[in-house]
Amino acid sequence: MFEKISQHEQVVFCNDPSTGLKAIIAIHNTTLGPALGGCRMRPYKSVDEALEDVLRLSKGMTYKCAGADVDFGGGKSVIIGDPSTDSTPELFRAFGQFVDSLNGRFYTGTDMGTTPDDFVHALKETNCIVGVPEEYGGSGDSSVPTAQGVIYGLQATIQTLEGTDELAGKSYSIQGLGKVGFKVAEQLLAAGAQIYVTDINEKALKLIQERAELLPGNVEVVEGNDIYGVDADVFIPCALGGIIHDETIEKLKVKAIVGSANNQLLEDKHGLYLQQKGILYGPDYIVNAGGLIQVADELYGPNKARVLTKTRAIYDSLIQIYSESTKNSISTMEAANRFCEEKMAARSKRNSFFAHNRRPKWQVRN
Ligand SMILES: NC(=O)C1=CN([C@@H]2O[C@H](COP(=O)(O)OP(=O)(O)OC[C@H]3O[C@@H](n4cnc5c(N)ncnc54)[C@H](O)[C@@H]3O)[C@@H](O)[C@H]2O)C=CC1
Ligand SMILES: O=C(O)CCC(=O)C(=O)O
Repeated sequence: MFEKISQHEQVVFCNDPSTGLKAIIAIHNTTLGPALGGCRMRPYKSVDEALEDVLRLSKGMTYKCAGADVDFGGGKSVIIGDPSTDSTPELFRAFGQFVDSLNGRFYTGTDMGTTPDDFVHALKETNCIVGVPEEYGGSGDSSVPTAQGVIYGLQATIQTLEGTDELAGKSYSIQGLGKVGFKVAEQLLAAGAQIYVTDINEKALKLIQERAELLPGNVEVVEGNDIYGVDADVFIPCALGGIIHDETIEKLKVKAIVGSANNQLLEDKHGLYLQQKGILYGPDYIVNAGGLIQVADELYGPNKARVLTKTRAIYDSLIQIYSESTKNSISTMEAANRFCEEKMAARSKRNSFFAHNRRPKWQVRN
């Protein structure tokens, strides 16, 4: 076990038989501040699968926080369960108690399979919750800035490829029409783009077709894994991670990949394979930082305009990372890792006195 978690500071297994809660909280690195990261709920097939997911996701958060210039470290949590049948107020209150037991070392909110309302229940047990609805003092749904960040990422990518920020007149294949993917799809349709979409949720597919009837763009539904072979300009993964691997790279016909899904590359080497195939990859933890930027910004009280301005930095970061990748002949993922590690090294000097026992000065709740 210690070998598995060797890169992490702390991993907490949470068990509450009366509510059925089985959760894992992973704190990767708190050099820049207390750990921050959402909570994913999935019917994981095994505890090992859940552990592997939370370890990868929390490490990604350390890089995401450094890249987005927020004063938090990397953490994440997973709940083993089916969101459609196992999400109960009691389960989220029990989860909140475990979060509180970490005494400010870990802040959490929504991710795949959980909603802001779930965390209203957790909030009864701990102040270490972010992204609750505005009527509860939070900044609301973090998928709004995440989707906006994906749009900025698409513009930076098209700028790098073609010297224009124009999203119209291009085609996009989107995997996953959930909280983030649906909003990205709507914006692309509003820009008049051609989109190809897939989701395991029939309702989401029907809904986007209805939206397309009212917007200038066009939508075509694609079956499951056929999304990888679509002849579009950009592939936008907005569902699960680990989907870029030998087999899918073989099928891809796109010029670029830019999406919100965390940990899109199955292994680091796949970033290199994409580069060798001439596909420009927008590193996920740079592209999808909008939600993190919003929840971290709750420190100053909710303010949507400020969050959108900060989210715009994703555009500039990506342009810089693409340029460093070309200059140094390294993959964009390697360039993004260096970009974040340099920021972390510089800021860790400033934060070296951080005592880990003081909570940030949240103005939302105290
Ligand atoms: N919500 C946020 O603000 C952020 C989300 N992300 C990441 O973005 C991704 C999407 O997040 P959300 O939209 O919040 O999640 P969500 O749970 O609202 O949506 C995910 C969608 O993907 C679909 N899906 C699941 N498996 C699929 C498959 N095999 N093929 C096609 N569709 C499939 C689901 O039916 C659902 O519609 C996740 O990887 C998440 O970790 C990253 C940063 C922030
Ligand atoms: O949206 C959140 O609550 C925190 C950010 C996060 O977990 C993520 O960016 O994956």
